[in-house]
Amino acid sequence: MDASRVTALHLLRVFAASKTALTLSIATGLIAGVASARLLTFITNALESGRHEAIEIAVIFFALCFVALASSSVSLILLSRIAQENLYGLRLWLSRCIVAAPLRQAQALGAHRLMAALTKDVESVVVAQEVLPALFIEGSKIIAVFVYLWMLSPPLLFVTATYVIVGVVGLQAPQKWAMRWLEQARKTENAMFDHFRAATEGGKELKMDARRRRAFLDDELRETARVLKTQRIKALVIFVLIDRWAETLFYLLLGLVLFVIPRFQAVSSETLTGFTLAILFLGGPLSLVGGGLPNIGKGVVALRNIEAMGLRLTAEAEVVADAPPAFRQARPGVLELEGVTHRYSSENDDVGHRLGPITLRIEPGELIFVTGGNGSGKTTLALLILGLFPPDAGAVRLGGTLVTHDNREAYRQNFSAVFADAFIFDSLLGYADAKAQERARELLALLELENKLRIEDGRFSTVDLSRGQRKRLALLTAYIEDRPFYLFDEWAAEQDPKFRELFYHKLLPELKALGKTIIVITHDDRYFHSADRVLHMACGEIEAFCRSVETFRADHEERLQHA
Ligand SMILES: Nc1ncnc2c1ncn2[C@@H]1O[C@H](COP(=O)(O)OP(=O)(O)OP(=O)(O)O)[C@@H](O)[C@H]1O
Repeated sequence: MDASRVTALHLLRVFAASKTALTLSIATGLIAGVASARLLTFITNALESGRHEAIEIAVIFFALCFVALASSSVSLILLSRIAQENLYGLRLWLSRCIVAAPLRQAQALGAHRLMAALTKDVESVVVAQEVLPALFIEGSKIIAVFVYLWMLSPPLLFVTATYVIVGVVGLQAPQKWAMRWLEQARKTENAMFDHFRAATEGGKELKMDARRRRAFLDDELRETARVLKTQRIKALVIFVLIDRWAETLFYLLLGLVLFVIPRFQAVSSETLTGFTLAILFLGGPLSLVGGGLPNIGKGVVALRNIEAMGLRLTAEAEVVADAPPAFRQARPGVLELEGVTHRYSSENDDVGHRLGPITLRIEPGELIFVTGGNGSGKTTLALLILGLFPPDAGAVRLGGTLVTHDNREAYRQNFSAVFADAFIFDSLLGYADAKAQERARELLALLELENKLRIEDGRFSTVDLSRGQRKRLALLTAYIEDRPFYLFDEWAAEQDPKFRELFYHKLLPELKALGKTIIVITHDDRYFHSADRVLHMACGEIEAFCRSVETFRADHEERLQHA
């Protein structure tokens, strides 16, 4: 579905859910507007009639003040609540879009853009929504004043209304111009977030080399910050000019009513006083509306960006329903890849990298090692096997069932994976039941992590660990999932010899004994003898076996004898 429709539907749902609050807020907002305008007529009448000393006039005046205050407060509070409800939904919706989006799309968008949308854009929408309720009240004041003007003199109102409409329409073009600069600035902000990411993640490298740091700060970051500054200044200058011009138009209107119109049409002095006071009264609401425009502008740009991002993310969003029973396998089935291909294409890379076509059959309970040079496509193959990348062509089958767009999420639930760049959550997330915690504690001991951290209420006491220890913790979480398939991407690369030995000679055989199918991406040729099969990848394809596992076993025997 179109993302803007998704967002619009979401907003409608929010408003529908808070229908009563919204109706009440509109009603109280209108009461506030009318009460304020009534105060104005009251002041005018009291001054004109000279009855301002009468006690009942004072009582009515203060009563009106109270009504205006109470009703505008109720209206503002209700609208603020609806706005916050709306934002709550927007944040959740965007986060869900990001998590549900195909990995390839999320990667193509880049972490910096996603972070910019989640923080910067959502924040801009917050500010705009905070301004909106006030604009609503001021808007109702303006309408009420126009009604009052109509009661005073319809021809004068006609002139005033025409003047205001022409003024507002005339300001549309510069407003669009300002919005274009805001949109440009928003795009530059993505680049700024990328620099912030480099500054935080590349902190060590930048500290180590003054020349690189200077180039980064002076050429890259400063230039982007300068462009951003210029674009925002341009937008804000246009908004200031619009605001000032609107105020000038407003004084010109006063001049028109006071000095020009009476020359052409007879107007009583009471009507002129009433009009003058009403137009002066309009100054407050109009300047508030004008002052709120930049924030509303930024909010609109942010919302458009969120919608566009949602559109890209949800275009191929996967079905994230629970796994259908056919795919909830206790034991692994045969896994088949048939002519599977994948091509990376990125904004900066016209050529892209092509993997496959790959045809591969993995039997239940097999222990397969995948090896090959850097960039040969091992991780890409793993992502295709795990269902994180859909194949561009060819088919993946599990137990004879074809993996499709609709069941890919369910298919993935058969795999436990530890990635080369494993992310460590600070809790057992979803596996915090007593049995899982007990198993986790046993594994902490086996992986020699029990002195480093504890598990309390499903949370790890710390995740500030060395890289090797973090990988062990990732292994622990994968074990707890207890799925029929296991995939390890260069798990042992950061382990000391003792843990490599433990991994290849104890953990993997134990998993195999449990009937699991295991795929291990590895460069550890010392341990190739323990696999059932070794696949060698080169240039995105599985090469014909250069050596059989038997030859690796013979090598191993020989090494043992020499030792
Ligand atoms: N996100 C990406 N966007 C574009 N191209 C990519 C991306 N990730 C990888 N590639 C390209 O795909 C090729 C295969 O990458 P892959 O990560 O699968 O290799 P690998 O065999 O796992 O390498 P290594 O042993 O270094 O981990 C690389 O040459 C790289 O150019």
